[in-house]
Amino acid sequence: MPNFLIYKANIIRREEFNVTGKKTTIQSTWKMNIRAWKIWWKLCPRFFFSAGISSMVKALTPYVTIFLSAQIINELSGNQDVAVLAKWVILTLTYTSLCALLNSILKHWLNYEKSSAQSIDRQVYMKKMLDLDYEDIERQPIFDLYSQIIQTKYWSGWGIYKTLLFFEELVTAFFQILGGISLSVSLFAAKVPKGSELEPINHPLFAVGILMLLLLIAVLSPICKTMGDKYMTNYAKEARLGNRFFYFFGFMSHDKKRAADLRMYQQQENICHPRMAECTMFSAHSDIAKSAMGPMGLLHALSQGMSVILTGVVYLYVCLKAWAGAFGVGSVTQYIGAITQLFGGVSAFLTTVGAMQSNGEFLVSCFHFLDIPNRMYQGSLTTEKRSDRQYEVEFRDVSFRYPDTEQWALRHINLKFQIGKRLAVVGMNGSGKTTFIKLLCRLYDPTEGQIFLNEIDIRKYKYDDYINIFSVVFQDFQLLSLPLGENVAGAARYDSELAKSCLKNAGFETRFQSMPKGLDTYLYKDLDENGIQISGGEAQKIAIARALYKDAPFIILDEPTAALDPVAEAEIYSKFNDIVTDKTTVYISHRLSSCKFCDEIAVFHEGNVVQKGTHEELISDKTGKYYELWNAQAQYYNE
Ligand SMILES: Nc1ncnc2c1ncn2[C@@H]1O[C@H](COP(=O)(O)OP(=O)(O)OP(=O)(O)O)[C@@H](O)[C@H]1O
Repeated sequence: MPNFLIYKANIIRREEFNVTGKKTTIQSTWKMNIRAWKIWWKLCPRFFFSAGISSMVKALTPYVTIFLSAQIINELSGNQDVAVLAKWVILTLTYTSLCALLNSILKHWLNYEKSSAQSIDRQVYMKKMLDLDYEDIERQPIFDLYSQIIQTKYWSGWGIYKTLLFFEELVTAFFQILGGISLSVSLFAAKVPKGSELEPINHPLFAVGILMLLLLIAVLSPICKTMGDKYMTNYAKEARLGNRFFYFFGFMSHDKKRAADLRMYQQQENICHPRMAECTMFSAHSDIAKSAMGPMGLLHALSQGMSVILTGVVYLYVCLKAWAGAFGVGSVTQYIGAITQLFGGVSAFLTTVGAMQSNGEFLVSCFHFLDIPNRMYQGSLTTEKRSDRQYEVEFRDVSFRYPDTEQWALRHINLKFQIGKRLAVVGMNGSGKTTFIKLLCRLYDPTEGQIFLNEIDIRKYKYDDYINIFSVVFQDFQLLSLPLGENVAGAARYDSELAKSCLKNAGFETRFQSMPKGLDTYLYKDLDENGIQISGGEAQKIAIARALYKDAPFIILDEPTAALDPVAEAEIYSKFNDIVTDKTTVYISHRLSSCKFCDEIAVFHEGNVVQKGTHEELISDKTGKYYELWNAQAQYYNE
């Protein structure tokens, strides 16, 4: 099987979790639209006023023009009274200019509200992402669902935002129908004079027949359009794969981090081009292109054709009545205009209802995502604010499995942190060290067992309160493309002196002195062309400074010196006591010699804590894991 197909198969298997494609009933579609409108009403109520007013004015404007034009023609073909004619002409001109002005003001207002709503739309998802439990962010089905929502939004505009456009379209159609009815009712009441050879068309059944015919055409046209659009909607699922594919391979060359690999391994030529060539999803031979040339194009053409037929029937009926003497020539303009608008409104209404039905599938995904519950228990206790930093944390028989996995990452961990002491966590790759830290910081809850803070289960504390007692430097920490000071403080306003002293303690002083703008220097160039590029080690020092600035009772450093040069590393160790002061410290490192100064060392192996003690105690056990690791490293350094 070609590689590309394997990739496709993987994605499709993941679609088991995909809710797109689930059939929605008319009732459930309306319920979802109403729910979406309620959300929008809370977020941007002004949109509804602007859409309501501008749609009404936009829909009714043509009718008044139709009515006024009819009066002018009637006068021209009738009495030809100059004063009356002048009155209608002036009224028409004044009305047309005022309407043009009003419509343009209202359109401007509506566009403004629409663009505000568009940015709010993004914020709704952003807020949900931030509110999700951490473990859910890492879950592939949830990531798939989210990326599908975003891609569909950009691919075809479907989703929650679309419901606002439906509201606008429905209001427009409603007033269009209302205006049409009021101007065309008299058409059906107007009688052909007795004795005319066309007198049979006065029969009420004839009017009913014409009405039915017009209604049928007005209904068929949107049905054809909706059926045609369905091809596009169905293709959205496949397009999701195509979009991911194009985004990944198409934008690889835009990624600065990949620039070196791309060149060294000629990835653009060897990987991107062949992959892109394999993907025919958006080419002229794609399914969507074929259906555009075939059934989709045919259905859209039929829909257009129906509109033409509708206009033809209207002309025929109105002209027949006028020819037989039922009304004057001015009324011909009025009736043709009004009826065409009226049934245009009916078609527009049904087209919108059809589009709402198609959008229903995507709303299911949107609400499915927005309704993901927070399963992590949120306690209500506040953590004591203790100046003596007497926070005692204990793991009691804690075991943990990552969501959707069978393998235990941690098993039966019993560990008590001694207040103000330094605990080193060592072990081979994959032994569970980072997982242990993630549980400590409550990014995950234990699958079994409990973690206690001052003898109370950590789940009973308010989440934000609890995580505030930790300063962490994760292995994969991220800095922001913002000024250095803001990065250290994690806030836009901060104590400059404290930020400088933290940078100094983290070994960043020499580099800091070479920065003319000091704390105001932007990191990286994403937001400021004068931003500085920093090395991996420099970034690590800034991340340590950030942890120090937070000044939490616990400081956790996951491989804190991995990217530091020997001088910087020695500098950090020499003043480690000054850096961590009386904080309880957890220190993860692969470099065992750097753990010697810790009060206790916990050795992790295959998810278990297999040894605990000081360096001297552990090294004296020649059968232990620590001795084995120490020797392996010492041997390596001695060679
Ligand atoms: N998000 C995750 N989902 C599923 N399994 C995971 C996840 N993160 C880690 N694991 C698995 O859990 C185990 C422990 O990983 P962990 O990252 O805690 O190890 P570690 O000791 O910190 O390793 P290293 O020294 O390489 O950083 C590993 O088998 C890893 O594959």
